[in-house]
Amino acid sequence: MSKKFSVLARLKSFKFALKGLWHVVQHEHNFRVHLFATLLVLLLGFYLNLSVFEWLWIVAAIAMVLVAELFNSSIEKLVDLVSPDFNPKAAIIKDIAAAAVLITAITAVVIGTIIFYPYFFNS
Ligand SMILES: Nc1ncnc2c1ncn2[C@@H]1O[C@H](COP(=O)(O)OP(=O)(O)OP(=O)(O)O)[C@@H](O)[C@H]1O
Repeated sequence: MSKKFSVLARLKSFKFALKGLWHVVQHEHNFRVHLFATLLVLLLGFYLNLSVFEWLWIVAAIAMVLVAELFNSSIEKLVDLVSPDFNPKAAIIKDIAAAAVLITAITAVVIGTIIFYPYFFNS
């Protein structure tokens, strides 16, 4: 039987999610780099007064990279738990997760270039 809905339990889930986020902020250097890049992009966006449409793309790109980084960190932790010793399968699992982050980061750079380029190089 399914459990009864509880607002308190939902709030607890939210607290756990924030705890996970804070852990990654504290311990994952790559995540901090992405957060710093996010801050710069947001500041530039406000400075250039982007349109709503442009903001939608920027926000989606930022979320895509941060979410990929969170999944990557989570997969790394899981691999370290189940395979603390060297294992070629562990290596490829981590490499694939890292590749996912790379793809999202490249896509975000492309989106950012398409949006910001005209503000700097079109007359
Ligand atoms: N248990 C393991 N067995 C085999 N290879 C591993 C293992 N753990 C990590 N590696 C290899 O080392 C790479 C980096 O692993 P690590 O867990 O340090 O990732 P990382 O956290 O991305 O590094 P960073 O600390 O810079 O974020 C992996 O992509 C993988 O190729």
